[in-house]
Amino acid sequence: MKGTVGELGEFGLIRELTSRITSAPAVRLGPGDDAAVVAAPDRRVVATTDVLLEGRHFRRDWSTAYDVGRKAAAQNLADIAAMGAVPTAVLLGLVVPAGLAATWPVELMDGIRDECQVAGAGVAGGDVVRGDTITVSITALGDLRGREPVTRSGARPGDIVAVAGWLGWSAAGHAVLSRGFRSPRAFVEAHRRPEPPYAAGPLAAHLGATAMTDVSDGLIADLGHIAEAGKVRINIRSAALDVPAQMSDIGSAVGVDPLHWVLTGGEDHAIVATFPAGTRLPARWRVIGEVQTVSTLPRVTVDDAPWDKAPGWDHFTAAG
Ligand SMILES: Nc1ncnc2c1ncn2[C@@H]1O[C@H](COP(=O)(O)OP(=O)(O)O)[C@@H](O)[C@H]1O
Ligand SMILES: Cc1ncc(C[n+]2csc(CCOP(=O)(O)OP(=O)(O)O)c2C)c(N)n1
Ligand SMILES: [Mg+2]
Ligand SMILES: [Mg+2]
Ligand SMILES: [Mg+2]
Repeated sequence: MKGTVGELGEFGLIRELTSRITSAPAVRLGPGDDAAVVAAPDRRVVATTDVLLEGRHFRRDWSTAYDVGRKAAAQNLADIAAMGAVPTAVLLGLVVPAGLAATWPVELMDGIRDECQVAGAGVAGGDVVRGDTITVSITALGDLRGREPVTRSGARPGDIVAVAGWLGWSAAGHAVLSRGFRSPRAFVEAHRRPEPPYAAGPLAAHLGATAMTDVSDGLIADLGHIAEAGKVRINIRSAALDVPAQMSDIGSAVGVDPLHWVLTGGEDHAIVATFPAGTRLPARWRVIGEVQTVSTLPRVTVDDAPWDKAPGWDHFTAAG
């Protein structure tokens, strides 16, 4: 496809975007009308939204438009899974400059469509607006299939803490890219295209998870929300965390303790949950700690000691 977004015009762009999407079971009426119609068999709708901004969430010299689409969808779909729900549909709000090559939003849409397909959802609609900074705003919907949502607030002292998915990979990839490198590829790819374990969310709900969240900001930060909401304390056992040898190699090369990436790196969208002690968990879940009663210690400890560095990403602090 030749030309810019400006040359296509608003409705030309919408036509190009919507021609790329494929059908999905829950999307009964998709793009083309004033609103979409999405099936909600449970009669309750799970809804979430996350905004991604060029320069803050992605860089065009680090990630292709397709990668950004996969990541923007994944970030939202993971939030649906982290409630114990099954993703059904997403809506895309897109801000782009007129001079942007038209291939960029079109490839972004291909990425969103493909990530949605992985999670079983479809694109139901969206909006396009001209603006100076590329902004990708996604709203995702999901269905609880008759189960209660797993909130952040149900953790009880004695529960175990377990994680499914990757931790620290995206942060290690980000460290590599920030220093101008493009390899090791596995970590750079993990940063460009996270792979949330979507099915682990509803499965955890089925297995009786007491609290759950996805790790978007960092394990310590996100477990902090669970500890706060449940009025409990959480201890992470660092020996239980997986620090791959190649991650250690990157750490040595750039002078960072790789455990730091595993404990505080976000954007892998692993799913972390608490379960009653004795719950039998499938192999993809790794037990990494336990829930305790509040004491004078901080909400989240690592090996029973306070963590005095930043717990993860915060958009309004120096780390962010
Ligand atoms: N601008 C906002 N208006 C209303 N609710 C918000 C806003 N920003 C964040 N929230 C809510 O605060 C909670 C925490 O947000 P956030 O940290 O972004 O969650 P997540 O990491 O799962 O995306 C969510 O329930 C979210 O809906
Ligand atoms: C160019 C660039 N700089 C820094 C980062 C790192 N980063 C950006 S946002 C973020 C945390 C997750 O994003 P947020 O908007 O907080 O999503 P949410 O927690 O709401 O899901 C991280 C680790 C990045 N991905 N790209
Ligand atoms: Mg958010
Ligand atoms: Mg979340
Ligand atoms: Mg965040």
